[in-house]
Parts: sequence; structure tokens; C-alpha cells
Amino acid sequence: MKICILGAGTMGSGIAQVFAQNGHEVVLRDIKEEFVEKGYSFIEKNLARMVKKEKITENEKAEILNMIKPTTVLQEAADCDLVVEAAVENMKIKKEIFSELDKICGEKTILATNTSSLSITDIAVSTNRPDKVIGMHFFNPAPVMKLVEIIKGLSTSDETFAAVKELTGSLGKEGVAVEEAPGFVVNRILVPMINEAVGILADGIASAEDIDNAMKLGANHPIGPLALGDLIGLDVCLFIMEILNNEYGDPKYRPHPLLRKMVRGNKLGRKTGEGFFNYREKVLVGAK
Ligand SMILES: CC(=O)CC(=O)SCCNC(=O)CCNC(=O)[C@H](O)C(C)(C)COP(=O)(O)OP(=O)(O)OC[C@H]1O[C@@H](n2cnc3c(N)ncnc32)[C@H](O)[C@@H]1OP(=O)(O)O
Ligand SMILES: NC(=O)C1=CN([C@@H]2O[C@H](COP(=O)(O)OP(=O)(O)OC[C@H]3O[C@@H](n4cnc5c(N)ncnc54)[C@H](O)[C@@H]3O)[C@@H](O)[C@H]2O)C=CC1
Repeated sequence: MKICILGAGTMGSGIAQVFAQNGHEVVLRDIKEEFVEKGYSFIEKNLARMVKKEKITENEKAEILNMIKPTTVLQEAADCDLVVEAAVENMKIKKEIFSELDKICGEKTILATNTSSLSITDIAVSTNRPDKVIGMHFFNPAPVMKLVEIIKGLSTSDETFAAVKELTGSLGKEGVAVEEAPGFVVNRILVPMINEAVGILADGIASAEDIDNAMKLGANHPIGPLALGDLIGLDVCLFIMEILNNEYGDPKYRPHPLLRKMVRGNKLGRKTGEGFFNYREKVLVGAK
């Protein structure tokens, strides 16, 4: 199949790698050359690590990279069977993208979004094909995490769902069916947990290292909640809390003021080099 990935950031580059590794032709599009290059070199690095670990050969790496065409031209999506949008988490931008895609893509093209929290139904109404709009929610890091939440908006057809479910399985991932709701399944559980860990830190109950160690050793989590917030991006975590808070109006979803402060201070986690942990020095747990 020919797949277009929109957005070559953390998620888009990982998703592009997953499709290319599974033999699909991939168009990777971002708005600026430098963003596309950054995403492409991130994939190169990941594949080089796999070569080093003897998971793939140097030839296979070259073949996978050959499957990916980096571009800034949206028109390249026109003849794709599936578009997976992984641009910024902003409804206005996503609606503009979907409305544009609806005009340029063939009528059979499925338009999927990797949104963490936004309404699929709302995105779909910006197109004339709401039956072919669906949530295909990968998890970070996309090449590693096995789950894809497959989210049906109000008008998503059973045919679209079945096609995406089958494709997800063919990528070696497990697709779970989710009816649209704020935070879907995983983020409704995971992000309030991260918010709670931020509250524990703010209350001075334990240090960041101890909070994370407690959850790693006491609950068998692969990384602690604060390191996980840094991995996801604290801006993304705050955005998801805001959505849960606004949609449910339940105070249990109130974003912690310390989370807001971190975002205001541009300490967003790994992507800015610092969050609850410092990634510049490469000295802390999980820092790469
Ligand atoms: C916000 C949303 O909308 C939804 C979300 O994504 S929520 C976030 C969900 N993600 C999580 O919960 C991740 C939790 N963390 C983990 O599972 C692990 O820490 C981790 C898999 C990320 C890293 O594992 P680790 O044991 O700490 O490090 P490490 O040994 O270096 O990596 C394990 C494997 O993952 C690979 N890996 C790590 N980071 C990677 C990346 N960014 N891209 C590709 N591969 C990566 C490594 O190469 C390694 O592969 P092998 O086992 O084949 O050798
Ligand atoms: N960070 C995470 O852990 C996860 C994020 N998501 C979701 O995936 C999406 C992307 O998130 P990240 O990769 O973290 O963001 P990111 O900020 O790393 O990357 C977003 C990219 O989209 C690009 N972009 C902006 N407008 C665009 C457009 N019109 N067309 C194409 N590209 C455009 C940006 O230039 C940037 O390179 C968001 O919707 C986010 O909520 C989903 C799962 C996990």
C-alpha cells in the first residue's frame, strides 16, 4: 500500500518507520524541509541502532529507507491508500489539513489521525467523507509499542474500521476498538496518573527520582510517571488534561499548577532537553 504520514515529529517519524519496515511505500510530509530532514535522520538513527544490534542488515536498512520519500508537498498524498496525520495537537490545524486532504485525495483514501485526545467526529466534519475518517492512535515510541487504539467517530463506517484493523495487525501491532471519548482508553488512565505524580512532587512527598523508582519497583512500570511525562512531552500531557477537564467538567481532571508551570517555562521533557529530568547530561534514568 502507499501511505502518507503528515508530520515528521516524534510520532510521525516513528509511524513512518513502522510502515516502511513492513513493506509499505511511505510519503513523509512536514511543512518545512528542516523538519522533514530531522524526522528522516531520526529514522536513520533508529535503523542504524537495529543494524548494530543485528536485528536487521545494512542492506535491509537501505531498503527500508528507500521506501520513505521525504517531502514538503501535500499533493503527494493524492494517490495514497491511507493518510495518517501526526501533525501538532491543534484542532484548527487538523481541520485545515483534513479539509485539504479531502479535496486532493482519491475517494477511496482513508484519512486517519494519530490525535491523543481530540474528537474524531469533529475532525471528520471538516471533510465530505466522515465515514472514511478514523483515529489510528499509535503509542510512543511507535516502533516499539504494540498497541494501536482504533477510534471510531460518530460516522466512521464498519468498512473503514475493518480495513484499519486488518492493516494494524499486518504491522505486527494489536488494534483495540475504541468508541470516541475524551482521552480514549489509555490516556484517560495514564495522563491523570502522570498529573498525580506531579502533585506528589509538588507536595514535597518524595523526590522525582523516588517517585519514579516507587512506580517502577512497586508497580512494575517500565519507566516512572515523571520520566513518562518527559517522554510524551509535558505540553502534550497538559493538553490532554485540559481536554479531560473541559469535556467531563470533573475536578479530578484538574491539571496540576506545577504541570502548567513546567510548560510555561518550556521545560517540556526530552524534546527541549529538560523536564522533570535533565536529558542534556545523559545522566538520569532512561535519558538517551
Ligand atoms: C501520549 C499518547 O497519546 C500516548 C502515548 O504514547 S503514552 C506513552 C506510552 N509509552 C510508554 O508507556 C513507554 C514506557 N516506556 C517503555 O516502555 C520503555 O522505557 C521504552 C520501550 C521506551 C525504552 O525501553 P528501555 O528498556 O528503557 O530502553 P532500551 O533498552 O534502550 O529500549 C528497549 C527497546 O526499545 C527500543 N527503543 C527505545 N526507544 C526507541 C525509539 N524512540 N524508537 C525506536 N526504538 C526505540 C530500543 O532500541 C530497544 O530495542 P531492543 O529491545 O530491540 O533492543
Ligand atoms: N508525543 C506523544 O507521546 C504522542 C503524541 N501523539 C499525537 O501525535 C501528534 C504528533 O505529536 P508529536 O509527534 O509528539 O509532535 P511533534 O511536535 O514532535 O511533531 C509534530 C510535527 O507536525 C508538523 N506539522 C505541523 N503542521 C503540519 C502540517 N500542516 N502538515 C504536516 N506536518 C505539520 C510539525 O512541523 C512537527 O514536525 C499529535 O496529535 C499528538 O497528540 C500521539 C501519541 C503519542
